[in-house]
Amino acid sequence: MLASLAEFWDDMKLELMALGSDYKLPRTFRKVDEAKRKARAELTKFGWDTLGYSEDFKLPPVKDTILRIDCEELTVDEFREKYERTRTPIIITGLTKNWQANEKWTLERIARKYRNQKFKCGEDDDGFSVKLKMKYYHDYMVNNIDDSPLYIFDSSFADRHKTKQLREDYEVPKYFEDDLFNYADSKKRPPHRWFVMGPARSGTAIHIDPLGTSAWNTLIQGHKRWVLIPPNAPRDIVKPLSHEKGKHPSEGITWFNTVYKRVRSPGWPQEYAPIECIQGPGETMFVPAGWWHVVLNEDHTIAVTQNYCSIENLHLVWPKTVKGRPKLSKHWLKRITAERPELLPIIRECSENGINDMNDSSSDSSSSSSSSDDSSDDDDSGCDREDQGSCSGTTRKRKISGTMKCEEQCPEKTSRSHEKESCA
Ligand SMILES: O=C(O)CCC(=O)C(=O)O
Ligand SMILES: [Fe+2]
Repeated sequence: MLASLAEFWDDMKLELMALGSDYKLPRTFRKVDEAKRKARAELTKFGWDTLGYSEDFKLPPVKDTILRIDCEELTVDEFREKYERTRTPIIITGLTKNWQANEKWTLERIARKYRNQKFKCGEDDDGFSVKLKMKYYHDYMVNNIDDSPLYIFDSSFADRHKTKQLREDYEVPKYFEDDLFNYADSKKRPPHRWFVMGPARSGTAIHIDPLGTSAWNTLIQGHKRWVLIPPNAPRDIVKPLSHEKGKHPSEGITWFNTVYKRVRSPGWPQEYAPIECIQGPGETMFVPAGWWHVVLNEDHTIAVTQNYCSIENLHLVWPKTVKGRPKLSKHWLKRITAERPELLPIIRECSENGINDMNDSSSDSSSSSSSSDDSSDDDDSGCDREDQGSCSGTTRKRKISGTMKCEEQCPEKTSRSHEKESCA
C-alpha cells in the first residue's frame, strides 16, 4: 500500500514536471527521465542542469592551429607519407561534396525519418546500452538546458534494418579505405563506426582511441571544438585533477572548464603544445593513433566517425590486439597471411619488439574515449569504444569495474563510455 502510494506520488511529480518542461511531445519528459536515470544515476538527486552551464558557460575564442588541406590537393600516398606516418593531425576539406548526408542529415529530416528508431545515448551501470527513440531525443536535443547533455553515439546504425540507410549517406574517404580490420570477421571485429548527434555542451572527455587505432570524424551539421594533445603528454597533466572533477568527472565540458585553462596558460610545456580548432560542416578531422583529444559541441551537431587500422599504424594496433583480443588476433592473422602477406614483416617486427610503446607515457594506462573519472578509465588495452554486437558471441555489453567494454575482449581494461569508446 505504502509502496503504491509512493509510486503514485512519484508519478504525479513526474506528470507535474513534464507539464512544466519545454518539451513538445507529451512523453518526452518521461522517456528522457528514464534514460537519464539509467545512464547517470548519480545525477538523479543532484540534477542535470544544476550548474547553469546553459546560461553561462562560454568557450574562449579559439586559437585555430590545425592544418587544413583540400582533398583535391592531397593524394592518398601523400596523406600516408606526410601525415599518417608522422602522426600529424589535420583537417581534410571537400570530402563530403557528393555525400547524400549533406541533404539528408539535417536535424529535421533525421528526426522525421528515424522518429521511431532507437539510438544509443548512454550506458547503464551494468554496461547495457541506454537508448531513446529519435523523436524523443530530438525533442530533448533542441529543448534541453542540461549542463552536459545526453549524446547519441551509436555504433550499430549500419547493422539495423531500419537505420542502415544512414551508411549509404556517406562514403569512407579514400585515405581511410584500406582498413586492415576489414580482414577480421565482421562479427568479431570491434565496433568501428558511429553515428554521432548532440546539442551544445555535449561532447567527449579527453581520451586516446583504443587499440592503437587512428580515426576520422566528419561533421555534417554544426561546430565541434577540438583540442588534441601529443601522445607523449602524461595522463596526469591532461586529465582533470581529482578536486576538479565535480559531478561530471567524465564529460568534455568539465575538461574545458578545468584543464583547458592550464593548456592555454604560458606555463604549459611546449613539448605538449596542443592543436586546437573549430571543426565546421564538411570538414574531416584526422586523429592519429595515440593522440589525446577532447571535443565539445558548440551547437547542434551531426557527424560520423570511424576508427581504423592501416599499414601505418598496424605496428601499434597489432600488439594491443594480441593482448586485448587474442582470439580475434588469431583469425585476423590467418586472413592477413592469406590475403596481405606483404604485411607480415610489420607484424613480425612489432611482435619481436614486444608491446610497442606508442604513447610513451600513457601506454600503461591512458584513456580512451570519453574516459572515466579515475585511473580505471584508461584505454589502451584498446577497449573503450563500446558497443553492442561487438563482443563476439554476446549481444549486449557488460560494464566491468566501473567502465565499459566487452568483457570477453579486454577483461583487464576499463573505461567509461557514452560514445565511441570501446573496442575499436
Ligand atoms: O565527436 C566527438 O564527440 C568525438 C569523438 C571521439 O573522439 C571518439 O569517438 O573517439
Ligand atoms: Fe576519440
